[in-house]
Amino acid sequence: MALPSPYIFIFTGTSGSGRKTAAHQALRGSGIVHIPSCTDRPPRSREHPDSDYRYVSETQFDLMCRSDFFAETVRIDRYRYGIGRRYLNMASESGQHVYLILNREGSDAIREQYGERVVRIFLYVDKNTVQERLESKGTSYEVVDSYLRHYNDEVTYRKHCEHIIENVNLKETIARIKSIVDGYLK
Ligand SMILES: Nc1ncnc2c1ncn2[C@@H]1O[C@H](COP(=O)(O)OP(=O)(O)OP(=O)(O)O)[C@@H](O)[C@H]1O
Ligand SMILES: Nc1nc2c(ncn2[C@@H]2O[C@H](COP(=O)(O)O)[C@@H](O)[C@H]2O)c(=O)[nH]1
Repeated sequence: MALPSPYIFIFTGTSGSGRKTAAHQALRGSGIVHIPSCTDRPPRSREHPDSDYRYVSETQFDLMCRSDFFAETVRIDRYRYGIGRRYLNMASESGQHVYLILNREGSDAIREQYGERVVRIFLYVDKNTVQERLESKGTSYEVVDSYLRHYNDEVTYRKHCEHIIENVNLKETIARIKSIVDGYLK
């Protein structure tokens, strides 16, 4: 596959399907850079500031909205999330491929703004698997409940995405992601 370039790869899909794990492992060392989202939710245990998210206060998030900092924002339950327009534009100008991890509204918004340079890779697993995986790693009831409530809405987005992967076996998922991405970069 040839141009358009540079690409914006978006990992979307059902929450808890393994998007972060699979995307980071597949693209480590690839030269494709992760742009973390900003959020006004507090960090959860085992999250890494500046790697998973840029954590900001509610007031900071308000100010950033008012100064048109974001290319897109979304509110999910109690918290807001957004991607800084500046990072996307800097990457575009320097020819840098990037990847983002977004829900369906964010994926649509970025696709609308950046067109065919945006490649959406949809990861999912069935609802029971989401619950089992999260409970086995001690995720709070509040988070598991939120992911399961949003599941049906999120899973229907797959028909809009360029690629769909059921993340049953992590090694196979990583290999699929690498192969998809390589197809765009060669
Ligand atoms: N194929 C797999 N098999 C078993 N466990 C997996 C697999 N892929 C990811 N996991 C585990 O599932 C859990 C959720 O993964 P991860 O946090 O990457 O999901 P996510 O979709 O990014 O979630 P979020 O919606 O919280 O951003 C993690 O504990 C991860 O190690
Ligand atoms: N539209 C956007 N969605 C985002 C962004 N950053 C993360 N997300 C999605 O939010 C939910 C909840 O995430 P959690 O880490 O609090 O469980 C999940 O689907 C993320 O992919 C963003 O900047 N824009």
